[in-house]
Amino acid sequence: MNVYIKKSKLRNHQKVQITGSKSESNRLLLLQALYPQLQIQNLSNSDDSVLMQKAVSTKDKLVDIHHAGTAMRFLTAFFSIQKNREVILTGSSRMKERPIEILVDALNSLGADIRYLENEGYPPLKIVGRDITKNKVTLEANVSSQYISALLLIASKLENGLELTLIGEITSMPYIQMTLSLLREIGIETNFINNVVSVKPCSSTVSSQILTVESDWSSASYFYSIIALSAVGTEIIISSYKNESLQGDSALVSIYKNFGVKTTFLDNSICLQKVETNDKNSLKQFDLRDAPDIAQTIAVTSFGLGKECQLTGLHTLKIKETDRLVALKNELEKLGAQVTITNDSLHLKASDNIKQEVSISTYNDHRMAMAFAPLGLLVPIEIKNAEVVSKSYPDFWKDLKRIGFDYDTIS
Ligand SMILES: O=C(O)C1=C[C@@H](OP(=O)(O)O)[C@@H](O)[C@H](O)C1
Ligand SMILES: C=C(OP(=O)(O)O)C(=O)O
Repeated sequence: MNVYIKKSKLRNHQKVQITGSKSESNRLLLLQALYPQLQIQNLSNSDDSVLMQKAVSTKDKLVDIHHAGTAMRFLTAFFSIQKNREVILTGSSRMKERPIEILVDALNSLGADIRYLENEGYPPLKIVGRDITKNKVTLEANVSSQYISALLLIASKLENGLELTLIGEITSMPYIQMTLSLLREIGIETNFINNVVSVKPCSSTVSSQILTVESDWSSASYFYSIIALSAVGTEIIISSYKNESLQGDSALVSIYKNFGVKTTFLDNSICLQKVETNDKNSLKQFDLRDAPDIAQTIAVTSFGLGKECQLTGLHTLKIKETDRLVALKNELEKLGAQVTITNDSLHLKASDNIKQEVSISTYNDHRMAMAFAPLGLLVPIEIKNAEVVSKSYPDFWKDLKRIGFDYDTIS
């Protein structure tokens, strides 16, 4: 399905309800599988969370998690401690290109039994569940924080807990903090001192409790972009958000001040309002090592506003749903932008012109579709394979229509 967005105008004062954070949901689903007395509210309706939920409850031998990277990494750890069970864990063709060696090496060195079925270092995996009694491992922390979160999530179920020594510069740190915060919230003891993270064993039970997932800040980014590209005075309310978030992507609040978006925290929602900015300096510079998932949104917002932008800390982007650096460069250039990329950065020159009626390829990447859609406020634009959004935000197109986007779907 392609979506052809006619030049649209936002209806003012609309409200949008976004479901729970995919990252928090996937962590809590794993913890709930380990501690069934936990109950979860405002779970994400994303494909990735639906797949995660099925995977932790299935008795099947073959588990296919499609494009869900977080689920792939978390489930590798989860199945490695399911005693007397053998699982083949696989995913989409892109998943078979997303590295997992650091996690597999760490688990195997602790005593797990995980083998590669195709290419060394990549899914699919054959996992034979076992008791793990060793509790110390060192691993590289500069490739993906998901490996670290995966280990931390099962750690309390290991006989002797776990002590991870992290080497190299830690990437996507807020996601590790999110994992530790959720563990602490359910009563598990954790420590993070210098580069050593540890979790105490808690094999029996945690108290029964209801955990409410905050809505997804990465999904909120597309509304930040929409407001940034709208006229002064335009506002939208999105729920359910709180000031003290576990999600690193809540950095949007400060980042988008630079684009004239003011955030006001209401009871359980946020009001985004476009305000006048007095910035003479067009260059926008952000280090996104802590918030890689909002890089595409920010690059497209800068382009839409005709601002020069320099994004750094993007070294993880090339191993996500697609090589997001290359995808961004290709598609922004189709629209007339001038973009330079390195292994970990993107530079966009300021430009006044946006080409009309361009067809944007999405590379099986939900965030490509959602990041480019807000440009429909400025020019007619087509988003190819628009159904990809369901990986994290199945209601995205429906919500856009509600707030005033005018589009046709072409199957
Ligand atoms: O732990 C998580 O929930 C995630 C961690 C990040 O991955 P990396 O640590 O690989 O950057 C992020 O990009 C991903 O969307 C979700
Ligand atoms: C990178 C992402 O997800 P994952 O790694 O879980 O596939 C994402 O949602 O942007």
